[in-house]
Amino acid sequence: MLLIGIAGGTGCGKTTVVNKILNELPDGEVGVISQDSYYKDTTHLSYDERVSINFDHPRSIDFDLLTRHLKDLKDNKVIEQPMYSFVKHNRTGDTILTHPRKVMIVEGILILTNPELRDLCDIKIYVHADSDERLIRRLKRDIAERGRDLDEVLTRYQNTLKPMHTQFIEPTKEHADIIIPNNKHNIVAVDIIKNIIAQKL
Ligand SMILES: Nc1ncnc2c1ncn2[C@@H]1O[C@H](COP(=O)(O)OP(=O)(O)O)[C@@H](O)[C@H]1O
Ligand SMILES: Nc1ccn([C@@H]2O[C@H](COP(=O)(O)O)[C@@H](O)[C@H]2O)c(=O)n1
Repeated sequence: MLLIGIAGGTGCGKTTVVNKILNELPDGEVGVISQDSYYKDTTHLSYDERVSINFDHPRSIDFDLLTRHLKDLKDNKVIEQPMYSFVKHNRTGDTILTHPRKVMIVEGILILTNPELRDLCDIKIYVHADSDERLIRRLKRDIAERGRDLDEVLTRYQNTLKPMHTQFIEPTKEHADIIIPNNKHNIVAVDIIKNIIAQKL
């Protein structure tokens, strides 16, 4: 199995890049694991306590479960990937049966912060977009798709997202094999990754 890790700050376009890669490859050949599915289970907390979690700090992620699942997939085992709700700020309780594929992509803001996870990745990619561009995209997306309003996004941006990005996420660029500039849609970079995957398939 070829494991590709795709990191980069919120709104840089990780999910969009992954979808573009998937769209043009044969159905079912490439699997995706989202770091968001591995936010720690917070069922024991009240809704108000969950809202105040710092979701941009590495400790918010259940890296033990994530790395265990990636190792299982590498060992050709099926896993039950948790499902996550950005509206409830918690796992939904449902899981998606995820089968091992010749190529698996794991994507998320913090995946290159974890040394064990980095070592599991055969190719490490960092998607870069400027912070103003990312904030604009995040505002539009979170209001349209994640049940947020202007005040929620800006408050989270100032209080946790921006400082965590500077402290934990941006520095992981140095671990990347490939950095994709993504202020604009980068068709050439997506084509290069698609070709690497097509060779493996
Ligand atoms: N290169 C790009 N140019 C303009 N908008 C983009 C670009 N890449 C992604 N977007 C948009 O920005 C928003 C966030 O992108 P997304 O792929 O969800 O980012 P991430 O997964 O890194 O948080 C989405 O609404 C997406 O359509
Ligand atoms: N309940 C949550 C959990 C996470 N977030 C934010 O999601 C961002 C990571 O996801 P991307 O798709 O944008 O990479 C991260 O910046 C968290 O702040 C959230 O708002 N609510």
